This record gives sequence, C-alpha cells and structure tokens, in this order.
Amino acid sequence: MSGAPVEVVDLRREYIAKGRRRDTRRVVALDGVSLTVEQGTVHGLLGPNGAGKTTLVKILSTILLPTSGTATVFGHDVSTEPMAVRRSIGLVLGGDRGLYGSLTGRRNLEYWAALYGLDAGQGRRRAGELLERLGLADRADTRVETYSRGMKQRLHLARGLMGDSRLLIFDEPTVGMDPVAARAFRELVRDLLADGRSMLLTTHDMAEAEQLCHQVTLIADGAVLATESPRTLSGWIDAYEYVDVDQVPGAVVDEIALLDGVAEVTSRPDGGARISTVAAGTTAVVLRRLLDAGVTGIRTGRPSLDEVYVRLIGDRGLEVS
Ligand SMILES: Nc1ncnc2c1ncn2[C@@H]1O[C@H](COP(=O)(O)OP(=O)(O)OP(=O)(O)O)[C@@H](O)[C@H]1O
Repeated sequence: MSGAPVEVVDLRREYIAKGRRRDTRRVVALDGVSLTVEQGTVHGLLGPNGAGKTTLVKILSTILLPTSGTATVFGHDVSTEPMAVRRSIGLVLGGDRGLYGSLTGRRNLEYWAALYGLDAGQGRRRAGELLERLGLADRADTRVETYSRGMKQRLHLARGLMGDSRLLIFDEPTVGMDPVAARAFRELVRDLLADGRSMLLTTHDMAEAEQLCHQVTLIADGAVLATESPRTLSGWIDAYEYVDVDQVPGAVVDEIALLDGVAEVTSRPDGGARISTVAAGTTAVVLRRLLDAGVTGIRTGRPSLDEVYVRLIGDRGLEVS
C-alpha cells in the first residue's frame, strides 16, 4: 500500500491523570491535529514543553493509541496495522531510554540489528558502518554507561538507522550534542534525504528547524497553529521584541500603548514597564518616544520562543483549549 510518509487527520489523544486523592483528571494532549509529511522531505514539529510533540511521536511509532482520528504511515494505519508501520519507521528517542549501559556501543547496535531481522553478518557490517559514520568508531568497544550525553545521542541515531527505514522519526535529535556533533547530524540528514528518506523531527529550536526542515508545524497546547516553511515562521517570530524601562510616567505609557505595532504594555509595581512590540520597526518608534520623554534605563530584547507562541496564539485569534 502506498501513501504519504505520514498522514494525520483530526487526531485526538487524552490521558487520564491521577490526582493526589485518587481523583482523576482528563488531560487533552492532542486536540484535532492534522498534518502531512511529504515524501522526501524533513518535517519539523516545533512547540513549547507540553505541546503534545512526544505524544504525536509515540502514536506514529505505535507506542500509544489515539483516542480518535487517524494516523497513517505510508498508508498503514497505526491502530490497525502496527506491524507494517513499525517496519517502515526508524525511531530515534533521546536520553538514556532504550540503551543498554553495561553493553558496548557495538553490542547495542548488533542487538538491535537482530531485532530488525538482520542476520549476524549483516548486523556486524551495518553496526560497523554506522559507528564509523557517526564518529563513534574509537569508542565502539567501551561500555555505553561511560558515554557522554552527545555520544549516547549519536548511538540513538545509529539505532534508528539500523533498519534502513523509509521514514525516520527523531525526538529532539540534537539535545546534548556539541556544535560539531550537531553539524554532523545536519550533514547526515542531508545524506538521508539524498537517499530518498523522509523525516519527522521534534524540536524546541527555531534555528535548527530553519536549517533542517522543508515544512514546520507549530504546535501548542495540543493544537496546530500553522504549518509553514521555516522561513515564514521565523519571520513571524523575529517580529516580536520588547523594551524594558526602569521608570516611566503613566501618561507616556498610555500614549505608547496606542501606537500601531505595540502588542501589550505591562506596568510593574516599582514604576517600570515592559512594552511588547510585534511589527518590524515599532521598537525604534517606541525608543524615540521614550528618549523624547526623557526616560532612561532602557533595555531591548527578544521574548523566548515560548512567550512568542503565546502571542502568536492570541494575535492570530487561534482558539487553543
Ligand atoms: N502519561 C501521561 N499522563 C498524563 N498526562 C500526560 C502523560 N504524558 C503526557 N501528558 C500530558 O500531555 C501533554 C502533552 O505532553 P507531551 O509530552 O506530548 O508534550 P511535548 O510537546 O512532547 O513536551 P516536551 O517538549 O516537554 O517533551 C502535557 O500536558 C503532558 O503533561
């Protein structure tokens, strides 16, 4: 059966969370998510902590079932054809999950090769190639518990590539990597693309998404805000700035709050304020007004990505429950 590498339609996933006094609470981790990963592309899932990224990855890798909606991998439904889905994907999780610390890197890979159905000779060959490819050859025969975080991350990558899968799913692939390893990862992604593979990766990092992805789905509170090219998204994000002032007269604040491109002014009890701007060029106008009014103690900056998400949700009138 053929189909896009990933097709998700109106996907919902709820968790029943247990409270302290045996009461239960329903947590909606995904709420009507739809997205498509096109053949031969890298698709990013970008969102703050708790957005639902890992839940989506787990559903696509058949670790979790959806509450409702559908998800298919190359046309195979994750709920009804999990074995076919598993054969098509290579999953790369981060951290210590799934690594055997008391075994060497090479033994870990050979073990997974057997799970992927490779015979011993093929497994040894493939493990050797991947250890070389990922810069782990000189530590291949030492125990994984002695590896740094970045080395473990590279071993995870090797594991995901053991099965020769057409779709690779990476959960926060470069967390813990040093810049050299992160660059090697980007090169690896390019090689995999040239090889005709498709990829889905989760990240908190807009710069990484920009360098790697063809399309990025911005997700917050379990809902899709937008699927765009990374260039468009970073344009939206770059438009957000803020100006912090130590002391500012109320009349000046009121005037600035009415300017086009000023999203919000929050006054602090100590007489200071944060002026949040959203349109390119607005910060310069705000600074001029402040200087004209004789205000000193001014600092400008950019909000964190998480703060930008909150603003994007508000500014674009998106209802996220
Ligand atoms: N097993 C669980 N039981 C209850 N709630 C859960 C469970 N797993 C996740 N959640 C909740 O579901 C929501 C989505 O979590 P998820 O881990 O998918 O987000 P995420 O985007 O991957 O976040 P992070 O970047 O922190 O990993 C969060 O509110 C989280 O607290």
